[in-house]
Amino acid sequence: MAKKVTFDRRPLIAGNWKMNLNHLEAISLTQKVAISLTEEQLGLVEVAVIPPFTDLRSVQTLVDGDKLLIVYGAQDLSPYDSGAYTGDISGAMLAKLGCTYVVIGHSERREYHNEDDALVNAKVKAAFKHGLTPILCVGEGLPVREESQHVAHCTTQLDAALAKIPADQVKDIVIAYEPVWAIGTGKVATPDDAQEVCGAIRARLAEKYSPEIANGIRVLYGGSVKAKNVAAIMAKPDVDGALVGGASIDADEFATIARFPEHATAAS
Ligand SMILES: O=C(CO)COP(=O)(O)O
Repeated sequence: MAKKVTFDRRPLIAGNWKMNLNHLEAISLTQKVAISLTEEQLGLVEVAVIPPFTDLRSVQTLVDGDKLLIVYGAQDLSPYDSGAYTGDISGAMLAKLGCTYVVIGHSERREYHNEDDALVNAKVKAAFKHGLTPILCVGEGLPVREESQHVAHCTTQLDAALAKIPADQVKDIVIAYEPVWAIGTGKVATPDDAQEVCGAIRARLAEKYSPEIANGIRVLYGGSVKAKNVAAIMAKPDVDGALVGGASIDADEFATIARFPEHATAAS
């Protein structure tokens, strides 16, 4: 029998599909992932899919109709509540669609849409206002890492994103450390690299808020996470899950990632 695995915080494995899969493909993938995982596995590890906006209604109908034990979220939101913002989607709309999570400050939004720290902060506020849990992304590019400034870079992004966010909101946030050089490149950070920054993020949260609050917040790693490397990264004390890109649009691979506690017990 498998050994019982326990965690300080319930791990979160979230699949960021990015700009992939139409609503029919979304139904098929979500169904496949959900039926590949047992109730026990989904009790231990929280599993989320983060599809494009156009898929959310279909995913909601499926998850509600079949009472699936997985949750879902969006990849971005507007800092505004409603109005003349062509092309934008509000937190209220996402909440109405049953979203649990919303990714904020992903490096692809920072890079391709010029999102700065002030906008990221406004989006974090909008998410909390509408009852959504932000998955706040921070991470350094290669030049910053080469100058060994990665910890300072990430904690500075964290400080800016959390400006004027009170403790009773921040306690529910999820932070994702995603080194830009590891995203979609196959160059995964080592488990020690992930631990260094995830640990520094938790320490910074403890300083800004309190050790109790910091200990309750989940800090994920993202960047070329696959079934073959997830268990080693998850074995680190300050890594509480993974934000998975490319591997999340392959149902078998993603479900195998979500079963990482069993890889660990199998290896021990
Ligand atoms: O950006 C990511 C998740 O948000 C990571 O993407 P990859 O897993 O494809 O490297």
